[in-house]
Parts: sequence; C-alpha cells; structure tokens
Amino acid sequence: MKPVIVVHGGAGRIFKEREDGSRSGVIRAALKGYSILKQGGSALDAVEQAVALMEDDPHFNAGCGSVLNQKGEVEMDAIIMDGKNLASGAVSAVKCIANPIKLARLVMEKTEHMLLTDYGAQCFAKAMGVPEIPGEKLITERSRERWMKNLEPDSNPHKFQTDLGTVGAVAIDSEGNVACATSTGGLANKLVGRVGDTACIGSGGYADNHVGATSTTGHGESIMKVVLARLILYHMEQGMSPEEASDTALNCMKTRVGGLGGVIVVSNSGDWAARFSTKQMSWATVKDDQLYYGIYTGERLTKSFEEALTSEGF
Ligand SMILES: NC(=O)C[C@H](N)C(=O)O
Repeated sequence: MKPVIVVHGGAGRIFKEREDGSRSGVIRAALKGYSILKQGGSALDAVEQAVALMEDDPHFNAGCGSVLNQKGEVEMDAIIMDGKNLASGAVSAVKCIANPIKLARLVMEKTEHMLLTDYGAQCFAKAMGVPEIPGEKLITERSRERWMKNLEPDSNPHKFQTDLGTVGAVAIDSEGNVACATSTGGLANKLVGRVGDTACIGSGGYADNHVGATSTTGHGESIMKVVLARLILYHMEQGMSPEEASDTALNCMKTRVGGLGGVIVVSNSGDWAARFSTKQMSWATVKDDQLYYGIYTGERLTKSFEEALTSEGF
C-alpha cells in the first residue's frame, strides 16, 4: 500500500496576516507525517507526530495558541484512533500540558478506558511522567487579546467563533492501516468544563480499516449533533467517494443544524479529500511523493515532496 497523509489546521476564517504561517504549519505537519510513513512507520505514529507539531505551533488553536475559556484559561480536547482494532483514546478539558494528543495516545495504550477528563486526566498525565507546564506557556498574546475583546459588552458572540483553527491528521500506512488524530483548544470564551466534538469518538474523528479515517473541525456542538466523522464513513460504506461523502455530510450539518465545518478523509484504498463549508480551511496532503495544499475553496497547489522538504528547511 502506498502511504498517504492528510492534515488540517482548522476550518473557519484565516486572517490575511496569518495565512502564510497557517499554510506553512500544515505543510510541515504533512511532511513530518509522510516522512514517518515513508520509512515504514505506522499511521498512528504519523498522525500523532503531525498533530503534535501543530500543537507546538502558535498559529493554531491547539496546544500553544489555544483559545481561552470564559475564565481566561486554556482547556484542551484531543482524540486519537487506530483503524486496525478500533481502539481510541481521548482527553478533554486538560490544562498545563504541551501535547494533549500524546496524552490521548497514552489513554488508548495504557488504560482500559477511552476518555479521561479534567482532574483525572491531569492525575493520569502525572502518573505517566508527562511534564506539567505553566498554563501561561500555552497562552499567546493574540489569544489573550481576543479573550478580552470577547468579554466587552458589545462583542458579537457569533463573530468570535469564526476563527476556529483546530488541528487534525488522517493517514494510511504501507500495511494498509488507517488512523486519525484531532486536537483543539475548543471554542473561544467557552464555559469552563465545556467538552467539544474533538474528544468524542465519531464526532471529532473516526478510523476503521474497513472504510477509512476522518478528522473534523468546525462548530463542535453541530458536529456532535450529526456525529460528523462517523457519518462520512457511513456514506463511504454506502459507496460514495471520500469527496462525495464529505460534501454530503457537511451539507447535512448545514441544513439540519445550521453548522459549518471542515473535514479531511483518507479511504482504505488511499483516496483522500479535504472539504469544508466555511470560508477557509488550511490543509495539506502528501501522496505518491507529491504535496498538495490549499486554504481557499477550490485551491489546490502542488509541489514535489523533495522540493517541499527543502523549501520548509527539513
Ligand atoms: N476549532 C474547532 O474546530 C473547534 C472544535 N471543533 C470545537 O468545537 O471544540
């Protein structure tokens, strides 16, 4: 099987001044994941590493750069899933760790559970030797400014949710195994303790070797109502291509519950899609040693893998 990776840096509105950083962030994550796959690494390792790279990148709403909750704190959700055996691990409302996706993988591999939250997740992280970092280290100047703006009495609660920025990855490895990973700071100025779609299996992501893998981004409450990730795979089971299945599911979410979002998909035969109903979504794919990437609807730029490695300074 020829390996494929697809990553996203969140659906929503990407401000002009952040376009280059967002583009480069998804490209670097895709290159990193593909390098792992090319060396015979697993889809699981590829998606985890690709997402961890974007968690460390302040351009995205995940890890460092996460949006703040109503109290001005970072609370993060993440999920990872292995298509081979349907194992998955997730964390929700976690604070003070750099890479929630790595903790989600530990939940999958070291516990009998699938989702740990808040204080319990924090205790588990400690027990696993995951370093605790000051919450301040995850907060960028931009996220603090936005938080303060959103607290102003005349702020528009809907406007501030258009700049979403969750990160995710899906991959298929040379053995034909698929995996997905998604990580987010959630919605800006959310209530303390709000858990979004990202931590919920079938909503923020799903991976099944019998069909494929998908990772989602967008308005979490809408995504949960239609169980977006699993809905896409259902449509693929009924014979649709990844692209048709994505568009059908996104359209359902828009018409039934008025929610916008974006998705990335890889099928178990290596076909892929990156689709969104928002204005923009940064995404990148590597397949057959060729990089594809874009931000705007219909945009699909391309470069060879080797050329991209050089231009991104790998
Ligand atoms: N940026 C996002 O995609 C937000 C995420 N889906 C959430 O609602 O938590």
